[in-house]
Amino acid sequence: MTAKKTKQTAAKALSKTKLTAPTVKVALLGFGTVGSSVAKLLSVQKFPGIELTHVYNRNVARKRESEAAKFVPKTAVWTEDVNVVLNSDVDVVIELMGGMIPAEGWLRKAIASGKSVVTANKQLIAYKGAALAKLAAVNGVQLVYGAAVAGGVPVIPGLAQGLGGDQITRISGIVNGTCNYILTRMETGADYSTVLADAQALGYAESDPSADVDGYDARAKLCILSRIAMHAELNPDDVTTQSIADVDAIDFAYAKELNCTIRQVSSARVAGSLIQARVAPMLVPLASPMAWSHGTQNMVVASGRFGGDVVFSGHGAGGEPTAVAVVSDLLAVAQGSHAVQLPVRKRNVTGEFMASHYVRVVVDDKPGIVSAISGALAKVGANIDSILQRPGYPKHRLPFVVTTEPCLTSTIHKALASIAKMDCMLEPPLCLQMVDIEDKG
Ligand SMILES: NC(=O)C1=CN([C@@H]2O[C@H](COP(=O)(O)OP(=O)(O)OC[C@H]3O[C@@H](n4cnc5c(N)ncnc54)[C@H](OP(=O)(O)O)[C@@H]3O)[C@@H](O)[C@H]2O)C=CC1
Ligand SMILES: N[C@@H](CC=O)C(=O)O
Repeated sequence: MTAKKTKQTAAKALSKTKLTAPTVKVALLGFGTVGSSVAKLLSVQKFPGIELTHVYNRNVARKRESEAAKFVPKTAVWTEDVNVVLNSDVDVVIELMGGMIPAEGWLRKAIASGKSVVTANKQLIAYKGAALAKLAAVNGVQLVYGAAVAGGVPVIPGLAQGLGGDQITRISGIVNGTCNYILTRMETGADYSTVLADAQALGYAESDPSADVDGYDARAKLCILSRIAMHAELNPDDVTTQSIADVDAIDFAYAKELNCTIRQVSSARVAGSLIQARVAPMLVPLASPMAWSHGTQNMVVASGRFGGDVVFSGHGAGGEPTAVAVVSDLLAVAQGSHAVQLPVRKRNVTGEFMASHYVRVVVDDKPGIVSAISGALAKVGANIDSILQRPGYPKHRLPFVVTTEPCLTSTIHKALASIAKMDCMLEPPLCLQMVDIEDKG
């Protein structure tokens, strides 16, 4: 499309919003944790010129009878036929169902029929955001997704509008509220499965919580942030992830001895023509702001070449915090404001980091184990920094820890492969990257 045509299309979209649609009609696709909270915020705050006209959900009768239904205007249409929404005169479709299918197809139809889209769907935006944004531009409508990263923390508009003038070289931090909730409760002795169940009941977790604990949710968010902040389009499947499910209570005890705690850290940084990116539970120093993020709090540090570090922090999950981001996007669309867009290019990803590592093994104790482990590390050129062994564990199931001086991820993995094969090992060794306080991951 020519620049002139783009300008005309944008002007048309703006005039449509401002002149021919004094009331912006809004449809919700999905009336779950976030969808019902959006209805609540719209009902409680009564923003002028915004009208919720449609609510779509499968088996909609259940939703209509729910407590949250009282926030939906009496005049609104409840439907379980999405075409009622897609063929209606709504101006903005808010998608809060999640998942790739059928969301992608329905949003394409909505955009093609001239409706702007607000979504919190990180998987969809991580994988298809660039294509959907192109489609929205061609159709002269908007696609906004401020709630897709860090829930109620305005990191997406902050990076796009607030830091668009800098050259961001690194993004790192905590972007999954469920994992942070689980890890910070484990820190004070709670059990993994109990806290995961609590996170689900409180509406923080994804419908399949393995998306949270195995790192796929954070990976999608990291890719979205990389696109906006570093103008780097990454394939989410290329970003390595490590589950938090293997972190045990004993790891918090050992981490504490090292003046650290454990957080799921997401990190992406420019490394020449590549982007170094990874999502994993890591040891973070107690003095790091990441260690101070508790519960569903998220924290993102953007490091700029000209402006230095900027920190975004707040609640990254939960119905109401997320609904704040959705409603803020809706208001921006309704008022015709446009996000800063800069050219993006595809970048390859590497999972190689130079870092110290924490390796926890559980062994059936016998003489020579420490020497065998140090031998495996020495063979790949990894230097031991410390060995920790807490008293009081049975010798037939003894957990102990070795930490290394900085080495490459691939180097430590080579050593782990041979350590895992030792016949004294009762379970696969757990290896966690250690965040340097100076380095922020
Ligand atoms: N919860 C949170 O803290 C945050 C969530 N998000 C994102 O917001 C979106 C919504 O999340 P959340 O509200 O928590 O999820 P919920 O599961 O609570 O709500 C999703 C709603 O959409 C409905 N739905 C899902 N798929 C379909 C479908 N194919 N057809 C019809 N209805 C469907 C569900 O119906 P049913 O009840 O039958 O399952 C449910 O009512 C997701 O993309 C999520 O990743 C983003 C930031 C934070
Ligand atoms: N499941 C997600 C919800 C918000 O994106 C999380 O826990 O962060």
